[in-house]
Parts: sequence; C-alpha cells; structure tokens
Amino acid sequence: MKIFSADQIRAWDAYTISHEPISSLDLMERAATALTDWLLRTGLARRDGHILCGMGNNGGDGLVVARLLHQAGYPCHVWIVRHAEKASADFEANLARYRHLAGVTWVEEAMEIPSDTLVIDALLGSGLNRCAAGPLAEVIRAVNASGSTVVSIDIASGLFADRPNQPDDAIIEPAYTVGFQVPKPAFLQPGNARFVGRWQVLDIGLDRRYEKQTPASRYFTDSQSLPSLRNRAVFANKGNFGHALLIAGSYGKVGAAVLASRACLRSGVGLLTVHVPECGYSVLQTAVPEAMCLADEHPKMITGVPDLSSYTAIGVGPGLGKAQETVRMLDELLLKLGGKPAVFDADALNILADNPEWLTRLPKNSILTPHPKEFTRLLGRTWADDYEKLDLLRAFCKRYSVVTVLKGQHTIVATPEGELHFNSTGNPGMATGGTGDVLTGILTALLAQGPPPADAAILGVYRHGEAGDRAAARKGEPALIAGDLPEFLHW
Ligand SMILES: NC(=O)C1=CN([C@@H]2O[C@H](COP(=O)(O)OP(=O)(O)OC[C@H]3O[C@@H](n4cnc5c(N)ncnc54)[C@H](O)[C@@H]3O)[C@@H](O)[C@H]2O)[C@H](O)CC1
Ligand SMILES: [K+]
Repeated sequence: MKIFSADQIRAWDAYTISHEPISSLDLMERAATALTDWLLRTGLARRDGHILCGMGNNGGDGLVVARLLHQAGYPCHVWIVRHAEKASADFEANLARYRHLAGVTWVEEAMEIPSDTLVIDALLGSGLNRCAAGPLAEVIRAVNASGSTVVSIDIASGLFADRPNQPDDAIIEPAYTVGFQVPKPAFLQPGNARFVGRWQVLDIGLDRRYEKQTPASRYFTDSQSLPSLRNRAVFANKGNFGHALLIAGSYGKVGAAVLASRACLRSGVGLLTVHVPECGYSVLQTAVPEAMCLADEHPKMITGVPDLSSYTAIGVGPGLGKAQETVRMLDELLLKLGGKPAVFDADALNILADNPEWLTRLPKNSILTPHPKEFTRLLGRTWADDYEKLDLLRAFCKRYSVVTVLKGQHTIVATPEGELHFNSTGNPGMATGGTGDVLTGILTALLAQGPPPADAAILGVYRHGEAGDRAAARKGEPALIAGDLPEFLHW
C-alpha cells in the first residue's frame, strides 16, 4: 500500500471528486458514514458523548458523525471551536443539516469535559498548516487532561501528517485514530505513539486510478502487498533452494547461532551450514541436527572464513563479539564475498561502525539489519526527529547501495533506490533477546533462494513479525521468547 503526503491525499480527494464523479459533500458523507459504522461496530459509540469540531472539513466530518450517531440513537454534545473567520462550505452545509436535529455550542475557550465519556476529535485534520494555538490549543489540552476516551477523526488534531511537530505543540492524545484510505506518515513514527494511539484506516472508496498512477517512495507492507517466494515445484530437490552459510556465535553466545539456524531452516532454504567457534560445535549439532556445522579452529570465537564457493547467501553477525581476531575475520570475509548476497547483523554491524571505510566494500544490495542504536553507530551521528532519521536512512542506502532493515515498532526496509517500506506486523513482546538473530536467519534463507534482496527483506520482516504475533496470541506478549518465533513461522 502506498503512503501519501497530506498534499497527495488532498489531490486524491480532488481526483475522486472529479473522476468518479462525486460531490465533495457526498464524499464527506461517505467518509463519515464509514467512521460512524466503525464507532457502532466497535461499541465505542455512546449517548452523551462529546464531538469537538473545528471549522474546516475535519469539523465537517464531525458534524456528519454527530447527525448519523443521533439518528442511530446516540445523541452527543456538539462543540464548535471558533478558530477562523470563515468555515469551509461542506462544514456549513453539514452544520445546517445537523441543526434540524439538535443544537450546537460555539466556544472560544476550553469547556468542561467529563472523564468518563467518549470524545470525538474533529478539530483539525490533514489541513493543519501551523501548530494549534489559542482556543484550539486550550481545548486540546483540556481534552488530554480529562482522561476521557478519545477517537480522532483522520488524525489527532494538532499533529502534522507528514512533518515533525515541536515538543511543546498542543496535540490530542487519542486512544484511537481512525484515518481514511491510507495511513499517514505521522502514524508510523515512533515519536508519535502518544498522538496516534491504536490506529486504523477505513476504505472510503477514493479512486484507485490515482493510487496506481501516483508515484510514492513510502509503502506500508500489509498482507495484500507482499512479495512472494517462488512456488516449490513438485519435483524440486534441496539443491533448488540454495545453500546458506551463517557465521555466528562466540563463547557465551552460541545460542544466537542456534536461533538464527532454526529460523533459517524454517524459511525454506535447501541446505544450511553454520560456522561457529569450536565451543559451539556440539551445541549446534545437537540443537539443530538439520544443519551442517563447521568449527572454527579457535575455541571461543570465529577467526577465519571458510571457502565460500558453494554458498548462495551468507549471514554474519549474531553473537560474534568484537574480538580482534573476529574483526580480522570480517575484513577477510569482505575480501572474499565478491558479489554474493549477504546479511550483516549485530556485531558485524558494530565492527563496520568501528571501521566505516569498510562500508564501501559491502557487496551491492547487501542487507544490513541495525536497530536504531546500531544505526546511529553506523552513521556516526544521531537525528533530531523521526523524519530526519528517514532522510538519513535513505541517503545511507543510496550511498552504499545497500538494503537497510531498521528495526523497531514499524520496522523499515529501505532500498538503495530510495523506497521506504514500513512493516505492519509484530508486537512489543518481540522486544526480547534473540529476535534479531531469528530475523537474520530468515533473511539469509530467503536471500539464498535468489529473490531480489529488497523483496527478501520486505517479506522476511513481515513473516518475522507475523510469527511474533502468532506466538503472542498463543502465549501472551510477556511470555514470548525468540525461540518461539521459528516455530510460528508460516510460509
Ligand atoms: N482527503 C480525504 O480523504 C477526505 C478528507 N476529508 C476530511 O477533510 C479533512 C481536511 O480538511 P481541510 O478543510 O483541508 O482541513 P482541516 O479541517 O484539517 O483544517 C481546517 C482549516 O483550519 C485552518 N487551520 C489549519 N491549521 C490551523 C491552526 N493551527 N489553527 C487554526 N486554524 C488552522 C486551515 O485554514 C484549514 O483550512 C481531512 O482531515 C478529513 O477529515 C473529507 O471529509 C473526506 C475525504
Ligand atoms: K482530528
């Protein structure tokens, strides 16, 4: 699914109005009807709720919702904040329609909001062009202080859809955001979690042709937009699905190699060889009998690189440590890799961060899987806000021609061509040791089977999160451990 900017969404709205064709008033009715149905379906609708409207089309949506809820037996109090000289035409038309049913209260300062009520936030939507101030800011702060259950229409009032806010901006803190058609960039930024709550988008029938023909650089990966693995031919043999090599583990961290190996084997690879320090040999052979094992000559760490000619992809990093001998091993690996597809994770990334001049030696389209801390180390700097982080991520992938998987709540797969793919699966239960090792195993297995590396990364990240969601559904988030994930993978 493409992610559009606020300007593009406005243009999509206009395109639909002229091409469907549909009047803008009817489109507003359609959007607000979808939202009212959602409120009724979820059981959040209630009598005596409070609907807070601004004077633009977001406020217009609020007035339609007020009318439809009233007709459904849920009359609410409607407050309109007077923040402009003139209201939008569709707002005026819907105010007139609502007034046939009930009255509204115009306010110029914060009103009393009970704590045990439903508040529908229709003050400001994607038309926000400056931070909320004056009576709007007062009302926003009163709503946040009330402790009521807030549902924001389209986006939390005061939150910019596609650029950063300042730390002390007045922004609604909703329990739910219900957007229209596609997620807004703001929904996916970790720093906005408080201003988004649980979010979802409702299909309001915007014209699909606009989506097809409008280029985007940001995507939301859901089950509808996944790259697929090759079908397995009936007469296939293990030689058809690649031979992966994992270089992982050190004394005390052999478990990382076990986790990555199990995940690799559960992700369709034909053959797997794991290179571990000598101390990991019997552990690996016992814990993962399906894998072949190469023992390094060093008892506690990996110091050398085996002959790479028979492998179709290499994954390096889980549990490696950063001993001098291992640093030399990575240097040798970069020398020997040629153009082979490879995944770099964990300590392999930390070694790269200590030797940034090596970044130019990475094979084109290598996959790097940093979490934000590791990414700041690779960059040698940090960022002012989530949007700057995305700019830096794009520039990094372009400069080194690599695919970067930036791990987090919505893990981002960034390509050398400048695309950003935000993942939709996963849960906080996965914030536990070893889940990254599992991801490395999955990605190495996929790469070994030959798809374009960016596709492997998008698909692998999605399935990894999905396995986490299944594991959490079965066991509960706190009980989830990395070792569960390979067992819950499903392709
Ligand atoms: N695109 C769609 O899919 C649909 C969107 N709908 C809804 O329309 C709003 C966007 O409406 P718009 O009138 O453009 O903007 P707002 O209501 O967000 O803002 C109103 C108005 O307020 C002014 N303004 C902006 N910032 C401030 C501020 N900080 N203080 C005071 N005033 C401000 C500005 O001039 C705006 O024009 C969208 O979110 C949806 O809810 C349609 O209903 C259906 C289709
Ligand atoms: K809103």
